[in-house]
Amino acid sequence: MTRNVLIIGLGLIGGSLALALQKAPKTKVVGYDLSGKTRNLAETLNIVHEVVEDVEEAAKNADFIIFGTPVNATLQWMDELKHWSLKQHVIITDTGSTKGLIMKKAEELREKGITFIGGHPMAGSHKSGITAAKPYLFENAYYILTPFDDEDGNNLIALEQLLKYTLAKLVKINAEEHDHMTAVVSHFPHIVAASLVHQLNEENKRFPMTSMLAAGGFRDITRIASSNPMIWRDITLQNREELIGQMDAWIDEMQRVKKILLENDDESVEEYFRKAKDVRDALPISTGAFYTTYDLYVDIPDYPGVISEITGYLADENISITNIRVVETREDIFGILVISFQNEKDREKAMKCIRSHTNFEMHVS
Ligand SMILES: NC(=O)c1ccc[n+]([C@@H]2O[C@H](COP(=O)([O-])OP(=O)(O)OC[C@H]3O[C@@H](n4cnc5c(N)ncnc54)[C@H](O)[C@@H]3O)[C@@H](O)[C@H]2O)c1
Ligand SMILES: O=C(O)C(=O)CC1(C(=O)O)C=CC(O)C=C1
Repeated sequence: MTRNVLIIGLGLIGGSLALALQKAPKTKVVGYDLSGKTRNLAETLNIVHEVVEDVEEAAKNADFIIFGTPVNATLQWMDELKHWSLKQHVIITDTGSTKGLIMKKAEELREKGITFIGGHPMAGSHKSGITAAKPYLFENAYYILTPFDDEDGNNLIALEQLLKYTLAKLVKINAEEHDHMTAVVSHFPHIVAASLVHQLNEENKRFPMTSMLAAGGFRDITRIASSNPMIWRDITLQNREELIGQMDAWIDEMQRVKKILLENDDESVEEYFRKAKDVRDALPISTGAFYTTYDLYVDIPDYPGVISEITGYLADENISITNIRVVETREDIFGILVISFQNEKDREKAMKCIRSHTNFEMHVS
């Protein structure tokens, strides 16, 4: 029997999910997006098996309905679908970065006998839109589910059986815990990143060279400030109470740092950085257990064409790469080329391939 999946919202997350779920056996993935341009792209880029124009009609056949929409739009769709005629066993889920208000709205669906299990893949990017969608976006990432405490186990199993094709690690928590923890590791850092960019913008008015001096550190800590402002408006407002709590804690923390600076206390300042380094270095994100990217670092000499030479060797052996960038290049030192792969096997093949053509130093972390 074919499993019919309807995805509403085909941007970075909805599009990536659609691509991943097309790999599931006996599964038909249809999709809708508010934007006509995105619907056209979904068709030409084969993001879904079929693009639909009439969502309510498509929903009649769906076994799963997944929202890849901004979190406020998801709430609006949830209100609408209460009035649709749906399959009795349809399972509705979402991908939104917030869960409190969405699970509250889900109670209204529940009263009508409609199953809703909240979802949130903890992977993404500052890029948005369908052209940024990738089938392996969720591989090895945590994918949070927020079912009601007494959700029917069979519904959960059915959703897990579908989502396992994302190759993500599925975990279950409640909506309240979700919104607290994601405020700490995701939502508040987006506010901090944006605030640092605002601060640079102000400083730059007085010292116009400042932005030119922004190097790797500023780039790394502010990358997420380039995210879609509309997506982050909705997330921030839906999780505002948690965020105000995080902001109070941050202000206290800044006061603490200010105090040790005012005291000119070198031991406390060093201890401040040492403690942060110890905690950061022990995080799963640093050790690779949390979110694995298969990066290969290649020390390259600075001569024209060196990057296309290396990518050429990899292309000759059909080794596909997911990302490539150069870090820490200066005229007088070697550059480091960071090449990312989908999995360990590809990275090992690439190391062998590059070693057979060059004597460049390579390392994996
Ligand atoms: N960006 C991330 O890193 C990330 C990670 C995990 C989860 N999320 C969540 O995933 C969801 C989608 O985010 P994204 O990054 O894919 O955003 P996106 O901007 O890339 O895509 C959103 C898509 O939804 C469409 N859309 C907007 N309103 C709509 C509506 N009313 N009906 C149908 N389609 C509509 C847009 O046209 C767009 O194609 C959000 O809820 C977000 O919180 C984002
Ligand atoms: O990597 C990024 O650019 C992201 O912002 C991804 C990120 C995050 O880590 O904060 C953003 C929102 C989510 O809901 C999940 C993941």
